Amino acid sequence: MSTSTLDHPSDPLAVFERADELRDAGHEQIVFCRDEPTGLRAIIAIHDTTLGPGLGGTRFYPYAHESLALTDALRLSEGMTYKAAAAGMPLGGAKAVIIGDPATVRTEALLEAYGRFVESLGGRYYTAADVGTTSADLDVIGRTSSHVVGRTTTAGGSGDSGYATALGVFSAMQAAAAVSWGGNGLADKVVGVEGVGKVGRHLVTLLLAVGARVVVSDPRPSALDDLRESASKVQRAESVLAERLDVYAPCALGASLSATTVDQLAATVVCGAANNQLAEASVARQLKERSILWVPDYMANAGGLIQVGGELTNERREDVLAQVRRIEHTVGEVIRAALDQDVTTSEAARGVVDRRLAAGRTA
Ligand SMILES: NC(=O)c1ccc[n+]([C@@H]2O[C@H](COP(=O)([O-])OP(=O)(O)OC[C@H]3O[C@@H](n4cnc5c(N)ncnc54)[C@H](O)[C@@H]3O)[C@@H](O)[C@H]2O)c1
Repeated sequence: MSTSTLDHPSDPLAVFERADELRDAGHEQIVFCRDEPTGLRAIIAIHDTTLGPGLGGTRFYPYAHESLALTDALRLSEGMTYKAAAAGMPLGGAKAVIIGDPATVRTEALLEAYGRFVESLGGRYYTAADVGTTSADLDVIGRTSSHVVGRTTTAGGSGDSGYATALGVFSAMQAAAAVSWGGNGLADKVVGVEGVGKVGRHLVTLLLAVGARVVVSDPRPSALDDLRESASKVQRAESVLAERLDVYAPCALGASLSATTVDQLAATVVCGAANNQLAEASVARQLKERSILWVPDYMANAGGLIQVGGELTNERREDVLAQVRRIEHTVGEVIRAALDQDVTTSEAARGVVDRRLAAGRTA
């Protein structure tokens, strides 16, 4: 008899073997969603709703197996709790993943079925866009759920959050630059932007406007075309990580900061949009030991959350962008706390988050 579906790791989910991990992650609720007619398989992870309803995007991704999808949902939803708390938003942390390649399995029926699961949570979870989903997908999900933000502006949403996220990263980078180089900030500094997609391309424009020298890398053949008039003003590299930089801005996928890459990194500041930039938590200490100032990802990239969260309270666009710019102040405080207390920026940021969550629990 074959035991391939019983023995970990060949068991694709092995959820009982992961019971300790699930308990340690401290999630409030994990929902496994399956809809046979449409082939939907999704996981919604609600991490913490102390400060408000859980809000986080839906990632649509061809995970090699379901266990990886669960790991992603757990990590990303926990990160959303920290992001909302650090940004001072009245929101909790949650995230969802749909398993499959959106290019081949995305149908309107599947998205509508997913929306019914979101709706069944009664507002404990609000969804938004993430890797593999767009505002147009959210319009479809919005047919079966009212707990959707980030729909197209035509459908009444605030649309793509790439610019707000880039403005937040830029504001965070200015705070780090002020500490590192004083008055002139980012002028004449070499900034390596890894990934010029929906966020990176706006970040490039903001950087060029303050006189930074920008190097970009992106394996996508049309990436430079997307930069439009900025394209002629940037230098292209195979990998910005291998360049001599003042600032490294990871704006592609997570986990680009590992023991190996940090060992070789030639930069004074790291500040970018990618979620979960540290391959392991210990890398935060390694960055500090190498005197590289790392802006915690969930602080730098909160602009998108501020935009879509603002839909729930009907914020005006200018007020949303003003709040995004305040990331500069929050990040500056965390950097100064880290320096004063001789701790990593990761530890200093966690201090802010833990204090806000503790205050929420006693309120
Ligand atoms: N869009 C938002 O509002 C938002 C908010 C918070 C966090 N983020 C995070 O920021 C990152 C970028 O988001 P996005 O919306 O711009 O995504 P995107 O998919 O539009 O762009 C990512 C870009 O990175 C490129 N890329 C992939 N692998 C690369 C590599 N190894 N080196 C260089 N480039 C590479 C891709 O070709 C693509 O152009 C993601 O990690 C996302 O989770 C985005």
